[in-house]
Amino acid sequence: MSEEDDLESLGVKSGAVLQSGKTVLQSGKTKYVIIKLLGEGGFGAVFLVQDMVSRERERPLFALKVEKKLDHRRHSKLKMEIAILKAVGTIRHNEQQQKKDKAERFLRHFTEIIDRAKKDRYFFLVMQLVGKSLADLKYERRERVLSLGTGLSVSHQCLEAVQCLHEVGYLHRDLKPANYACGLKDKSHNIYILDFGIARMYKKKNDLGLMEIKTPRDSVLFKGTVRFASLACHRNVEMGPKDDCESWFYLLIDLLVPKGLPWRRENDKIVVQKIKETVRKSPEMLFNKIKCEEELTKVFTYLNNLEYTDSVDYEYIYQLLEEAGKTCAVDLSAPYEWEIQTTTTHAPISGAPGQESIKK
Ligand SMILES: Nc1ncnc2c1ncn2[C@@H]1O[C@H](COP(=O)(O)OP(=O)(O)OP(=O)(O)O)[C@@H](O)[C@H]1O
Repeated sequence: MSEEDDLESLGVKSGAVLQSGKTVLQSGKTKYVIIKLLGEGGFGAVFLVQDMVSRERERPLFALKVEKKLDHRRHSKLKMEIAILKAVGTIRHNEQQQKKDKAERFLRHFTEIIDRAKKDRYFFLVMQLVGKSLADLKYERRERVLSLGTGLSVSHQCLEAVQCLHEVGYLHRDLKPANYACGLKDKSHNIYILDFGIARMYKKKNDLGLMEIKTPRDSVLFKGTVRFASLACHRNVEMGPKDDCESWFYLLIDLLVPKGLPWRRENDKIVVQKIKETVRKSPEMLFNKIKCEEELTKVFTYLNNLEYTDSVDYEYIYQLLEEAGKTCAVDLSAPYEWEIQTTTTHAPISGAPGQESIKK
């Protein structure tokens, strides 16, 4: 039975009306009517919903993520999602006056929490609706890759989102094109990071009240998606910020290089690990003669030399992406391919062949 069938038995299905707990943006309780399913994953489903109580002429559309309560589930994925979006939201509001740039970065890459509620048998989170995922946008293209200009600029935004997440003390641990999406309407140039279901807090406050990186565990289970997982993840070693960046780098190759990642046809974790190890010694295998190979090799080499506790020099990587843009003679500030084409009115059901996450 799929997660959707399961939720259907709880009354969470198209046409159903769900009542909120307390609203964040407005006072009073709100009702949401479910319009359709947007996607489902390992632990729940995401629906397109409409606010039924709003007095606005055009009642706003949102995304509603539901998770069923299960006694044997140790960690609620939705709780983690809410914790992260709340942490990010705090920075967004606190920094607004003092550091506008920083606040804007957080605004640009994270969906806003609209509402949340706990019911007897499920929880839900209502959030800002975004558009197509990068996996879908890439899949729609003839060559199954983004243009160099769009791809490099989008990758820059994807890394900025990860940087924000690291700044609030969390690792994502499942970065892939399906977990990023473009915004809607006037936000179509923004790239949003989604799905914090297997995120982990990697920093905590010490006795002096200062944030410090947690002591690594001796061994960890594989979590994430085989195609995009870092080598440390394959080796069951504790992951740090550099591992999210390694996954981000595989995402960049997946978005940009026509033949894709060398291990794209493999599903076996061990086989994929072996190819990833080979690629570390021969990075040229990744690039398929792309023009900005030199700049991308520098990024890859830099990331491969980082350790668990190292901070990532994001500015260095952004600078190399800029140089890559110059080498490829593309304008990284130009509108994206989908901004030039017709505008999406709401998010589609995911169509690109996915890579399943391992979340248990
Ligand atoms: N805010 C949003 N607006 C529009 N679509 C969204 C939003 N959040 C998630 N989606 C879509 O819903 C689908 C499932 O989302 P998500 O990956 O967050 O859930 P999940 O249950 O954890 O999935 P998985 O287990 O596959 O990673 C995806 O297709 C995603 O693009």
